[in-house]
Amino acid sequence: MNATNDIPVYANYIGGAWVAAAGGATVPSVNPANRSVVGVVPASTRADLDRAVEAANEARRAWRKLTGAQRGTLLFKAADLMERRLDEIGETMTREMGKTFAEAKGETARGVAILRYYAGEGMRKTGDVIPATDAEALLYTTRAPLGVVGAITPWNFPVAIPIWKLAPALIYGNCVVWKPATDTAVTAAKVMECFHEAGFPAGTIQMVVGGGREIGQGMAEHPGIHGITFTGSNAVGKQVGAAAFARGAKYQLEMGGKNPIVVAADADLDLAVEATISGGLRSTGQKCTATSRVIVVKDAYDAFRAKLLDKIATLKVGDGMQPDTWLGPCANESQYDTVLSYIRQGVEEGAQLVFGGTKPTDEALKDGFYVTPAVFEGVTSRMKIAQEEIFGPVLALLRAESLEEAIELANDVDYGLSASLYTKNIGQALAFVQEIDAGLVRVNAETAGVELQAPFGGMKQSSSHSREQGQAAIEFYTSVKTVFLKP
Ligand SMILES: NC(=O)C1=CN([C@@H]2O[C@H](COP(=O)(O)OP(=O)(O)OC[C@H]3O[C@@H](n4cnc5c(N)ncnc54)[C@H](OP(=O)(O)O)[C@@H]3O)[C@@H](O)[C@H]2O)C=CC1
Ligand SMILES: O=C(O)CCC(=O)C(=O)O
Repeated sequence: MNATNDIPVYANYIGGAWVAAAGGATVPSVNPANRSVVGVVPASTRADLDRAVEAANEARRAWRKLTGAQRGTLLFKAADLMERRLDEIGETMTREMGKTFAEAKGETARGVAILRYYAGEGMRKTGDVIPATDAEALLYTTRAPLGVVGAITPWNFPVAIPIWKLAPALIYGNCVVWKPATDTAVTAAKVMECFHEAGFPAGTIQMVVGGGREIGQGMAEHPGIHGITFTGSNAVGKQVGAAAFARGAKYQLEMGGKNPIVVAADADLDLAVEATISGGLRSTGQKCTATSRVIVVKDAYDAFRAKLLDKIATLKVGDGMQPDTWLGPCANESQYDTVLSYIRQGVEEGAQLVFGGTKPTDEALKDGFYVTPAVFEGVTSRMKIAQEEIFGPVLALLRAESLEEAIELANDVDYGLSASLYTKNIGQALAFVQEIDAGLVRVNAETAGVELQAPFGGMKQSSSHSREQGQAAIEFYTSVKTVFLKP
């Protein structure tokens, strides 16, 4: 990192060294709370990507030859380094994408835990012994790394998502080329510094910062990259998947959600309100697992609505670095415009905006991408605000005649990432688990909140049907070899 006029300048990380983009171009990373510049980051080109892919391919044979335990030692070191820099990395995240400092520190701590989890995976079994038809033969499975993995990551979880891709890729013997979201490239550089200081061999992991079309698409098309893991929008994910498929590379896509919370007539309404607010509005609604549709069975509707509106009115919107802020700004201007445009569309479609959805009047917030949390009611399933991922602090209330109808409404979208039910009835809970189209089903818990040791991924259009995290990650980052061995 260098500094020009006190604004820090960051570089790519290729072949174990920090290097500026070959063309020298840079872009500012902007604080969404006030539009100040947090740092200047590279605007790389395909020449930079080629260098990174070459470095990874040069390193990969030596890296795969290490034992899992040796690779794990380095991941443990990176975890310790990141833990020591928790506050600094958390603050950078808040300044780059707006989530509150408490949430940002929590996410960084989660990154540390993920690193330690996968460091331990280096000591666990990677195959099975299977009875062979020949009594003298040994029939078993083992796993081979893919080679070079390309990771394309978004800005909404700038530490946790990259780490839940990088850590399993590395522990199972792959080298990595990582393209972080440009919006959070300063946070990414700090994560990368932890890997650098941990002493990973040169070429094991590279970070190339640049635009999605240039570097992201370039990675999907690059013959030197053997597997691509992506988290982001559906439109881009499908392009990435198509490009990888066209050249026979493995790919994994985690994309959007339109996640419902269903409130049954017998639900504990205080808990359901808390879960709706936390699941829907934390991180300013910018989680793929965020609650976006609130489907309430009619007998509970009025009481739930009243409690929800009371509670939402207490949430303080502001700069995520202020200790009393509950809801930070949208992460960038384009996201802000998208959210405001969905709020306008909701009104035009005939839903009633019963709370928020406006720019705050506080003079101190005038330069930031702030919007007050919005609640719509009278929403029907065909409306855009009930179908499309908004990725902002917008809740759509739908009223259902029965739990059966609530589940039908919950399933009436193209997505299937996460879903939650509030009920005290075990029978209803089991029926929900069985009927709901979602990769992550939560009963009496909010829609967001992923456990790092469990598989995570969606059904329908939310993913490429693969799973990340936990032991499930091994399925993407390795290929199974079936071995028949006879003396
Ligand atoms: N599932 C999730 O967790 C996320 C969902 N989203 C959804 O996507 C919407 C738009 O957000 P946005 O940031 O634009 O999401 P994108 O899908 O555009 O960005 C995600 C990542 O993909 C990169 N990228 C962008 N274009 C391409 C491309 N053509 N080929 C390969 N990679 C590319 C981005 O790079 P760069 O940023 O440098 O352009 C970033 O690293 C949000 O409103 C939300 O609905 C967004 C983020 C996360
Ligand atoms: O809910 C979470 O903790 C993770 C959400 C997530 O993966 C995402 O928003 O991309």
